[in-house]
Amino acid sequence: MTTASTGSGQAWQLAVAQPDRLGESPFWHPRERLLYWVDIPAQQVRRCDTRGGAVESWPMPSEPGCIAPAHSGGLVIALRDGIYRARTWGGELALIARCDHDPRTTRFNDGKADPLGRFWAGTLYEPRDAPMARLYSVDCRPGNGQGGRPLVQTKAQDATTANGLAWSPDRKTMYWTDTPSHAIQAWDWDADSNAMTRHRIFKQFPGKPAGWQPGDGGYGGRPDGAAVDSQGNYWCAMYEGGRLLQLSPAGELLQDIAVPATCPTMPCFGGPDLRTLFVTTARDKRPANELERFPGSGCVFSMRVEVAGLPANLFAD
Ligand SMILES: O=C1O[C@H](CS(=O)(=O)O)[C@@H](O)[C@H](O)[C@H]1O
Repeated sequence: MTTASTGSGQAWQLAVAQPDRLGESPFWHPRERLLYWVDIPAQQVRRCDTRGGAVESWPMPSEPGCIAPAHSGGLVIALRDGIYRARTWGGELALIARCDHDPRTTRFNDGKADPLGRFWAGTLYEPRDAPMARLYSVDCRPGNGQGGRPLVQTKAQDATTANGLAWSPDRKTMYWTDTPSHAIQAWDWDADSNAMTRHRIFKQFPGKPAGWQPGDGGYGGRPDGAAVDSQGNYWCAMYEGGRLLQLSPAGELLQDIAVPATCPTMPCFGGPDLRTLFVTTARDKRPANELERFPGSGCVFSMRVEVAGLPANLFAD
């Protein structure tokens, strides 16, 4: 591992030196002790033993927006046109469910399993000129009231770029973001009924200044992927802000950590003690002067943190 300087005294390590075009959806596999993530435009699911192992890449037939580990082994994977199940690494992809989006204009983006094993995936409306993205939950549990057939529900809508999905340790609060709104939303969540109530803005960030260009100062970025630690703090990647924020359950800023890439996309907690924080980043479409300044853009970075994270939830079917 190589230490990457942020100029802020934070000790990031280069956890995976091979850059992604757009890394997303990292999780630490609790049984396999491997880091998994996706490179969306490269249409790859990747995994790696971050103690120096080689990166394994699994080509997908379309863009994988997000993935989660499954209780009975393998993965659930949101591809462009639907949610798929793979029982083994590199194995057959079986369609579980389609949602109601148009895959010509819309792909999946951020998602993960909830604490009871439903898979949640949000979409990204690629023209980015109308609020056509949604958030879905897909329940394939044998006791789902549908005889185990997938129960697909639209849980939020009127968005452009679904992101930031996470649950509090007591399973009573759910977080979600529509990235361009610069707002992190929260709901009271009932795990058993899957009901979301008391919708509120958990944290609002200032928008992008008019005419802002990468390299200009004065912009802190917009909320992207997130993870929650065991004390209920919400860790949020700030896309185009080059930083990762730790917010208390009340929304107070606890830490503002510079990342050695302008576009961090999503953090996750891993390592055997869940005290290593990994973050995926983006390289695609970034200007040359930014890539000169942050040559590791697109790589996965890691740092040790004080408070352990929550383990990845497992998809149940
Ligand atoms: O494609 C993506 O881009 C967005 C950033 S934005 O839509 O340009 O604001 C990022 O948040 C998202 O996670 C990623 O998949």
